[in-house]
Amino acid sequence: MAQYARGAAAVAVIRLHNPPVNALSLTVLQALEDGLKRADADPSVKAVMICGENGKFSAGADIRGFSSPKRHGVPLGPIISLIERSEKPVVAAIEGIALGGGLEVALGCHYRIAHVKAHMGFPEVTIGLLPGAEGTQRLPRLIGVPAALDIITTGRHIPATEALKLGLVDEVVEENTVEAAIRFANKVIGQPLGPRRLSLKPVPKLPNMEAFLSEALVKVKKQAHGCLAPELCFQAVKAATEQPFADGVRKERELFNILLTSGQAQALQYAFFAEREVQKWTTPNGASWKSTSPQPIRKAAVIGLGTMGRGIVTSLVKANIPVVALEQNVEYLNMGRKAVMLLLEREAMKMEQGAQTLDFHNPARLQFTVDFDVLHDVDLVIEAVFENMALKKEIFHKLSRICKPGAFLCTNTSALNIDEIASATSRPHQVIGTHFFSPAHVMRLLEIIYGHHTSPTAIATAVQLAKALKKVGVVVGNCFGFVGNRMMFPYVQQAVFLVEEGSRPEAVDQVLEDFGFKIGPFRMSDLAGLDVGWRSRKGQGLTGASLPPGTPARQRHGHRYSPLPDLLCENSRFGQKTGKGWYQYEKAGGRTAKPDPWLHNFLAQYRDTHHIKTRFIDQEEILERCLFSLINEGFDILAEGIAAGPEHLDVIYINGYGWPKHRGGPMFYASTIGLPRILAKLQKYSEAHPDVPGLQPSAFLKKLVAMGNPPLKEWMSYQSRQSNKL
Ligand SMILES: CCCCCCCC/C=C\C=C\CC(=O)SCCNC(=O)CCNC(=O)[C@H](O)C(C)(C)COP(=O)(O)OP(=O)(O)OC[C@H]1O[C@@H](n2cnc3c(N)ncnc32)[C@H](O)[C@@H]1OP(=O)(O)O
Repeated sequence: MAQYARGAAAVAVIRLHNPPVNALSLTVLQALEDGLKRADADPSVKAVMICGENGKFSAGADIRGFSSPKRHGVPLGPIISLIERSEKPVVAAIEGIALGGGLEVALGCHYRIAHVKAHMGFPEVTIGLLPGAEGTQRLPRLIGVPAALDIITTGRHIPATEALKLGLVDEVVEENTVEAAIRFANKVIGQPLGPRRLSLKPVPKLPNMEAFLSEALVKVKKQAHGCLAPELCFQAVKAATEQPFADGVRKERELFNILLTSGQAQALQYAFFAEREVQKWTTPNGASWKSTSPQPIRKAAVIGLGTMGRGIVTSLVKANIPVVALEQNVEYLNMGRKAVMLLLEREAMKMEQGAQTLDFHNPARLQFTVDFDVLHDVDLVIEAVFENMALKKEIFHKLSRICKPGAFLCTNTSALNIDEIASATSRPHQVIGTHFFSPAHVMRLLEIIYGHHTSPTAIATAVQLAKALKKVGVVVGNCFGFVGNRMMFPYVQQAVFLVEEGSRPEAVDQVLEDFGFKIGPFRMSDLAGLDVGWRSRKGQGLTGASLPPGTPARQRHGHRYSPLPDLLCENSRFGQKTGKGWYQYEKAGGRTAKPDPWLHNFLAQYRDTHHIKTRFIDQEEILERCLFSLINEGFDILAEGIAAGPEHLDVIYINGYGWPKHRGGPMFYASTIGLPRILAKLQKYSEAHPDVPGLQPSAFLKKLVAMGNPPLKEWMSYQSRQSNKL
């Protein structure tokens, strides 16, 4: 709803009220319209002020309404016109946030006053839409085409200070925004409103508008990775430069409707709510976010200053958490310190552009040491040494002796058993896995892994830490590879098998990049380093000296195995770092992947050696074998209770593995394809490759199909808990 009241003197106050973010539901919109009409009809009212309850203007349209069966189009535009046409000045008092439809309401007002800490933006593009209530037509008229295009096509939130510079708001105040807006409204009573009505203003001209727009379109398309909304946002703003306001609005509506009914908008809105859903963590034994409070983290430590440790330290400093960074010797410490300082300097520069500062030269905020005893007073330690169980256990044993009793001990691992690491300590309930993704100061995902003994408080504290680091923390159970990497194994395995059978790395990557992945599996392996997997396979006895003599080259434990990645490593092809891997690069450390004739020859010889008849593999088979095997593993993970729901898997894949967000995550994608089709395809491929367990349909998938392909929201009600795979 919206509350109507009288402010000081002749100003009517309309307060949007719909906790927690004053989303514009139909009820709110109706109340807003009623308030405007009431103010208009009351001769004693000379001006109107619109604000939001609880220090927030509005987060825009109620997103749930877009997927409601009773969707009623876009009723906001006419209300905004009503505001703008008012003969009494209307002032917006923007506190907290004015996003989407909320900002469109503010743009309909004749004046905008913002609190210095407020943020504004058009995030519609991030949920597959465009500002559909005339925002694409008003914003360019107010702040010009380049700034409007940037805000509308990226969805970024801009701070009030930037909004003031752009001319988006008229005044920024440090306190009492609502009172300041009422005072302002009193001052402007009687002033002409024509120049304040944005729909009547021309779009500011650019000397080279056409050239500017063509360049902007190229940039928008490049960043969209197959997502439709950015380009349609662009088209709507372009319409503002070419057509009168009313025609531009018609175009905006037409484009909005295309997006609204697109599968992409549904996927992106699902992803929005999935991200919020996973914050409400639960575990199979009944622990949950509702009944558990996190412990405060006043000081943290990071052990190991390799690539991961450096990123983690940077993240902690950015989150204003004092950090002790520890290395095993002075040489490594100095190297790590130099690298961390470089990262922090870069981050500080970025933050300065947004008028923020980063304090990292103060030893009370960031301390480097080789002395474990310095960790005696930290609240939480993140161990980030390389993936070696013996080394990790040794460190955890030491930590449990040195750290204060309440300290939480986190391990940054991508696959190792949390319970085994915890067994080296005297406090397994305070041990938890925190799987960061590289580069750790950039990637949003934090996989949080609870072990058998991990306490709910440790989970809540890790979730809180993720929030403080501005990451999405997803709580999952303990199994080899956890969720993300476990689903990745069959995907990468299929990619390699496809290359064995006749495809090429660049062909497989192309299909998956066309699907929307930021990077295909082979480019990804080259980036991560082929030696990482090689070391792990040697550790598992799948290759190297511990492989029993006489083991068939392409078989392990009775299942199909491809030695191709091992052979590349034996040829010192570790990927980008050595300048050669599945591709060739301009130099060691180079980034531009080029197909490599050496590799093509090598593959031909390999197939000859192993009597593999090269065959043509079409795009459909590449896509289905890679994606459906990944999804299939996802169903096993759900069946085992490793993740509380499909949303968890989707949030992990979108934020940690470059899955295209406009496809909603692998499990959402599966629901749009239809589970019966996925099952049928897996059955077909597993018949053709009976020695590949990853293609054998999951029992849980079969069950869901037998239950009539229920919607994703209902899947977990069919899950009966099985034991995990550790
Ligand atoms: C029937 C037809 C529909 C009605 C028609 C209306 C008219 C349409 C005309 C114009 C179209 C305009 C397009 C839009 O305005 S689309 C919406 C654009 N806005 C957004 O995308 C903002 C999304 N929200 C956020 O970015 C954040 O939530 C933020 C507001 C910044 C707050 O962040 P934070 O403090 O971290 O809190 P949470 O994200 O956890 O949010 C708290 C809870 O509020 C729910 N929420 C947030 N925004 C919306 C929203 N716009 N609609 C519905 N619900 C929203 C969020 O899910 C959290 O809920 P819960 O606690 O249950 O998890």
